[in-house]
Amino acid sequence: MPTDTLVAWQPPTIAPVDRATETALRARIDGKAKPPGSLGRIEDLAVALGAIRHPAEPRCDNAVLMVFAGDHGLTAEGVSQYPSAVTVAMVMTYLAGKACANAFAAGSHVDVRVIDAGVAAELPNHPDLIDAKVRMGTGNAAREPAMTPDEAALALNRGAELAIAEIKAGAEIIALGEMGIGNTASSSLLLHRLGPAPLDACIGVGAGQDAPGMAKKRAAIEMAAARSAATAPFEVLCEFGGLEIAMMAGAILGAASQRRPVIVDGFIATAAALLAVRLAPAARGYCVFAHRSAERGHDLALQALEARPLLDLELRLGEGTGAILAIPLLRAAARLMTDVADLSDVLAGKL
Ligand SMILES: O=C(O)c1ccc[n+]([C@@H]2O[C@H](COP(=O)([O-])O)[C@@H](O)[C@H]2O)c1
Ligand SMILES: Cc1cc2nc[nH]c2cc1C
Repeated sequence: MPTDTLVAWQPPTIAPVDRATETALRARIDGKAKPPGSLGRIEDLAVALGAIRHPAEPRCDNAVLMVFAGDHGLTAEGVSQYPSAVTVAMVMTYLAGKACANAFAAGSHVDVRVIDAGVAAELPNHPDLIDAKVRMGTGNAAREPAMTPDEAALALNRGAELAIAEIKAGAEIIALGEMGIGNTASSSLLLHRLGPAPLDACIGVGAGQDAPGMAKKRAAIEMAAARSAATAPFEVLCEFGGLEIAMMAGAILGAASQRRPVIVDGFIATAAALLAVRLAPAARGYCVFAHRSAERGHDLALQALEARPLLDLELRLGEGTGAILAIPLLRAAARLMTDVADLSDVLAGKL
């Protein structure tokens, strides 16, 4: 890989979350009309959101789900139970408003954006589809790099630009989702190198691989790992992909640069968060982890990020479904800070 490109790509400037404000935020929450600590982890979430936005008040009413879609050359090795064609078919389903992500989003008043990061098909023009395609799917990482350094930089930058544009248009919180047949294999390789974590412990059934399929998936992932010894985060992305993962990592960096929280979904979104945090450690403070996925390896990814997820519902769908389910919790935490009276006023009969 040409080192000049490595030097050329830089993450956006991210201010570390101001931990010094946390004591004051905790005291403010302790003074609310409730016994101190009685809202448990919602109080921790309120402190985290308050610190992210300080001195502004935390607000999470305007939420946007960004679903990044991309294909993976690794599918040629049989890593997934499903063919790549399911990626484009699901993109069309999001655009028709008929996927699980749409249903959950509608229930929680969350806007959905669908982003073509690298689907291996020409997509029709559609008012709700953002064309950010870098290429028609990644290279087969078992045999060649998933993408060039220029493609990786483009995907990261486009993800950041898209998240920043959403924030400038009024989004107070960004939820991340993805769709990409084969992307759990790519995520396993990212986790293995960036966690780091033992390769076998990073591999799971994905969208539902059977036993013979798991043997193919393991062999392909081992082949990819043997092909490249990369451990530097940008190089690991180039070697193992994917485009939607790169764009999600970019979106995290972009939102963090605007001091806005990002809700991270399951295994693949967490691999993207790991990539973002290894590229720019200050991004970690802006990530809220929605749920513990049933996918093997997700716990290791969460541990690598010292993250405790909000929910544990045995989900393993992706497409941002877990992130959407966590949004009411973030909204409640933000409103605890902004809408709840002080106990001192209650006891003084001021209400
Ligand atoms: O979010 C998760 O934890 C998750 C776990 C397993 C599978 N998925 C979804 O399933 C697809 C990837 O599975 P696979 O087996 O094709 O690698 C991709 O579209 C993901 O959104 C998602
Ligand atoms: C049907 C289907 C829907 C999905 N949504 C996210 N990943 C998916 C994988 C499959 C296979």
